[in-house]
Amino acid sequence: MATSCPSHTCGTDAEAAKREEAAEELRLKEQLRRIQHKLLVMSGKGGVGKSSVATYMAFGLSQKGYRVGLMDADLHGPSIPKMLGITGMFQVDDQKHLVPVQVNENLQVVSIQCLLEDPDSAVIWRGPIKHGVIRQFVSEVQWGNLDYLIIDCPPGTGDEPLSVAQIIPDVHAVIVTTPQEVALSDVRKSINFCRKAHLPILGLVENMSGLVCPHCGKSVPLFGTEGGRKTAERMNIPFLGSLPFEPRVVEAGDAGMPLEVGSDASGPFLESLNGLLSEVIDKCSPPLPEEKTEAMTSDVTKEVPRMEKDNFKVAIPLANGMLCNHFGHCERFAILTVQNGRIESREERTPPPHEPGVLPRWIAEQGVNLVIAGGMGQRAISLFQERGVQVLTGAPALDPETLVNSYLQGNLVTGANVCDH
Ligand SMILES: Nc1ncnc2c1ncn2[C@@H]1O[C@H](COP(=O)(O)OP(=O)(O)OP(=O)(O)O)[C@@H](O)[C@H]1O
Repeated sequence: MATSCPSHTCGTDAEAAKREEAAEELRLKEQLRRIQHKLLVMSGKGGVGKSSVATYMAFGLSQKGYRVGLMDADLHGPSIPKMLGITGMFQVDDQKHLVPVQVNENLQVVSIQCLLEDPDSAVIWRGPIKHGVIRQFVSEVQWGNLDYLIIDCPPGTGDEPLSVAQIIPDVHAVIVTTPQEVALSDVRKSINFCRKAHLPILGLVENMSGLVCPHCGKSVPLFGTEGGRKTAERMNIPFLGSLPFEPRVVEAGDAGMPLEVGSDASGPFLESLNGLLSEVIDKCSPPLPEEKTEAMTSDVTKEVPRMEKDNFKVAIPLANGMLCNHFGHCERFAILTVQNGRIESREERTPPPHEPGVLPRWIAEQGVNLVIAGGMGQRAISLFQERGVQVLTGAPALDPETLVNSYLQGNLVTGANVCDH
């Protein structure tokens, strides 16, 4: 058995680190595969009610029967635990995974606040640490299967929304604003941020759009009218709806007891919230608005076809012991023999020099039935198909055993074929 080098200078440790990184990548993809819709709630400006909107979206969807996770990614100013009346610390399970706080049967919450021994202590972290924490909030938390993961980010276009966009390739943004021009100018920045970060926008929510007078029922435009809707039209993004200012929302937030969203929901805020939730559910029903670029879609996971027999051979192109993304230019191939649904043996073979059409023929001659690859040109795929060899593209750059075992267990997650030929 290989032992770790105490000097940390030889390849053993580097390889172990690489394997750990690859396993972590696989864990992240597997977690994301189990979450259907991921929504990042953001705002250009502070205090517009972004955390309230995130909380009510999550709480409301959970009350409608959806399985919802709410992730508080506002690491410096987490307010979700307060709004939901969550106190105390998180539990950790035997596998050292964080167990989210269960708010009701369908709603689970994760916030940095629940990791702080002193609730008033300040978190002083720079970007890379925050990126790591957000990544762990996705991959190391026992979310289980979710219909929606709602992520609350701090205001502005800083590290946190960028990290979320990088870690969760199929996340969609919900942008919250109030109707006055000073908030709307920041919203335009948020929209442009999303476009630059290739983060598709589900739509815009206008919060505190007016105060409904409890005496005469007329709406008093606290911050002007219709600014959100007009901005959405001008910037060509969907408008999801507006939520009025209602003093009960402040009281409920301070008391940690959100207003109940149900079919008998009463009051201007809850009535508008119901409309907003319907719009969100509608927009999330497949397919989500396609604003994605090629680069984004390359990370979208897809169904993996299964082999019909228990005994077969798998070929994987290699570079430095891991799957090589460029099929035609790999150094070697790992060929693994599967018998009775288990890896029986593994060998490595050097292919003949690269020439068009040579590799598919050579691989088929090795008795291979399945190729697991990153990117591959369409011509090579066709040549394999002609020889009865199945091809699976878009697999992650992991070691062959991890890939084949994941394939056998039915949890290999693949993205798009990223070949640029
Ligand atoms: N529609 C509403 N009606 C009444 N009060 C509201 C409404 N939306 C938000 N609030 C209140 O406004 C205050 C600020 O809201 P919230 O904390 O959600 O804003 P935020 O944009 O997340 O702030 P931050 O910039 O600190 O992250 C809270 O007291 C909240 O209860």
